[in-house]
Amino acid sequence: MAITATISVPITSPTRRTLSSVNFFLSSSSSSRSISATPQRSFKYPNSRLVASSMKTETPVKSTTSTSFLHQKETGFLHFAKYHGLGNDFVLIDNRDSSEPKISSEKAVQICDRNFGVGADGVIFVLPGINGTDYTMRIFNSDGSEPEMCGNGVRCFAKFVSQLESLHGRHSFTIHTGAGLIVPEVLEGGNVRVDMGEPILKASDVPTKLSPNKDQAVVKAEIDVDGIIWNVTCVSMGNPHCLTFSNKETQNLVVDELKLAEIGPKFEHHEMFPARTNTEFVQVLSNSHLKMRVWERGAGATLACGTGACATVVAAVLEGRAGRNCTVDLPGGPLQIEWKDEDNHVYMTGSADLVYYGSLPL
Ligand SMILES: N[C@@H](CCC[C@H](N)C(=O)O)C(=O)O
Repeated sequence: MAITATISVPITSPTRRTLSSVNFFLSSSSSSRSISATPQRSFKYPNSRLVASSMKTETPVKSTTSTSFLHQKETGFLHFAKYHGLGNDFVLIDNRDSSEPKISSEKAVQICDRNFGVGADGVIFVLPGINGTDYTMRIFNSDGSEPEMCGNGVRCFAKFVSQLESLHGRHSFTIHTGAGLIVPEVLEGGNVRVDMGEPILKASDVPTKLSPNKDQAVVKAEIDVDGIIWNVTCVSMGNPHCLTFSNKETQNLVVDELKLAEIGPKFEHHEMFPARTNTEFVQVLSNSHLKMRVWERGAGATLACGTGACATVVAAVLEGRAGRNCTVDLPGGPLQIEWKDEDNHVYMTGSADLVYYGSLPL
């Protein structure tokens, strides 16, 4: 199905401007061009993941800068912002006026199509908060399935909300997700630090059918994937992750050598993962430096995965391969991940950037 889009591209400045119906422009220059570019829900909200915010918040500064594009209400169009977190890209929709997503999962699949749509790894909705939170986040993967959480997506969500609410300086808010309460903090300079809550290790909650150890966790367990025995650790950050550092043939994976598109889907749909799984292939560079490639449930090979990077550090600690504070290099760039001993929470810090604003006919 054809989708016509109107987009507005900020290059060096996030200044918003109103668009005409067919033109988009580069906000850092006077150039102007026209373009024409031609989803199941089954999660619960485990209370165990409701976390208390421990973050200090400075009073955010409200800007008087025009946000006219973001506040466009022209009917018949879906106004959106395209963001990415290290190349993991999303269409963000201001859905604060309704508790149901403005578009269906089927429409999200069309929008995510990289040839016939906008092109994205997922569509994210900023909904009114529930259970006392400031906002609710929901997301459709590019295949239309609805995951519980998205780490890169929540950083993009935080930056988008900052723009919608014209907030500047250091600030923080609370977000209700399918993985419980998530607390991002936008830092001076624009990076976002997120309290991702506690990892879930109990096998039946990940969920995985692999045999757990005496602590109910799956750590360095063996799994046969298409005739190769892999050693895996399973972690949920609200969504399921299977982490591997080695297989019977290779004790330390060299992740650039992997045929991700061949092996990724075999993990994703393996019978040991009843809710499918995200899979992270990890190479240890040092005690505080890991390199990871990901095959995402519902989205395939992506350039980065925030929940995956968090799960990677948890698995590395559980397997005794790295310390609790690591840089995780992803194809799209690095994330700083800390699994804190004090509160058992995982903290993720990284970038999130606006690419452009756009409008689609509904
Ligand atoms: N890219 C995301 C994870 C998105 C959800 C995932 N595909 C799933 O189905 O669990 C991240 O940055 O965490």
